[in-house]
Amino acid sequence: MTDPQNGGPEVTAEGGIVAELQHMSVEERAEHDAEVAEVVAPDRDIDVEVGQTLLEVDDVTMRFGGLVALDQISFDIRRGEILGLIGPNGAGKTTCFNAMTGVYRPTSGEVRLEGKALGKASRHGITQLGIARTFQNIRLFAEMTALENVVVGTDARHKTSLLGALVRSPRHHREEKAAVEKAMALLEFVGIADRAADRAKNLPYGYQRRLEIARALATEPKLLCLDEPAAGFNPAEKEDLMGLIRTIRDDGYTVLLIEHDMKLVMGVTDRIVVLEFGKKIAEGVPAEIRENPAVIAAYLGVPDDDVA
Ligand SMILES: Nc1ncnc2c1ncn2[C@@H]1O[C@H](COP(=O)(O)OP(=O)(O)OP(=O)(O)O)[C@@H](O)[C@H]1O
Repeated sequence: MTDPQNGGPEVTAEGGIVAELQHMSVEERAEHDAEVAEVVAPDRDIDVEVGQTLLEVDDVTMRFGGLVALDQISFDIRRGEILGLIGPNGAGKTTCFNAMTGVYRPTSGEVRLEGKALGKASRHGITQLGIARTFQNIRLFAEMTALENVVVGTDARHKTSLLGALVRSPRHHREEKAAVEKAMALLEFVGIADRAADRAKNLPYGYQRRLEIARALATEPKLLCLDEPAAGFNPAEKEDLMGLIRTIRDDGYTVLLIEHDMKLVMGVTDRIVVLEFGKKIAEGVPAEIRENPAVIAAYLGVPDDDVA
């Protein structure tokens, strides 16, 4: 099944591409996945040195009036890893995320991406620099289709001027076409291409979560930040999502994952930073964190569902 327009697989909301994938051999599927990755992020430099420091949180303090939500927090995120940021409710995880993504400016301290301080960059500016995020509470354009939601995400990488867009210059036209192709490839990558034409509000909850991830990936981020992406999922859905997050990492992205389901975090992350009452109480590989007495104490009294 081939789309005569672009020579690629036919992309239909009726699941044409899904049916086609089911009939591919392992080799064909690998080749196809490589092509999808190329469409998804043609400009992404995947020859980065895995393990280099990508982002530094350096002595960050965040106060809200008298409350110290983050108290002199420092940690690094390395290229190509999945870093888990965990801690009991109210530990400061979301505040840390917000300080890294331009929602809050730290009261003191600094966040640096590739050595450059984020400083006063706006949220949009931070997306342009290469940090994308999803939210604990899903924030999609409810009336737009899944495909449109992802096309919007690609805007961060468009080069056409406003005037070019208004007069619909050839460059704008080309970018628009490329954006739709890329968005479709991303929907496929996260496993929801069969519902591309459905409005976001009509998608099942699990699809909405994946759609948020596709939209974040559309900005071609150097760092993808996921805020409790498995919230509200049953165990099987959580397992599926962790598989997707691993695939994203294997595809060359760096991922920061906030999650308070310990089991989930242990199974998917390369390293973990643990917060409690705004302080960093531990940092290490999952096996170390699991045995860490301060972490065990911090999680005492947390419902079994979150710890088991
Ligand atoms: N905008 C704000 N104004 C005042 N206090 C805030 C604000 N945002 C967060 N806080 C407080 O900062 C502390 C850390 O909250 P935060 O949401 O970062 O924790 P969390 O680890 O993400 O928790 P959860 O797992 O429940 O989402 C809490 O005491 C919270 O009430």
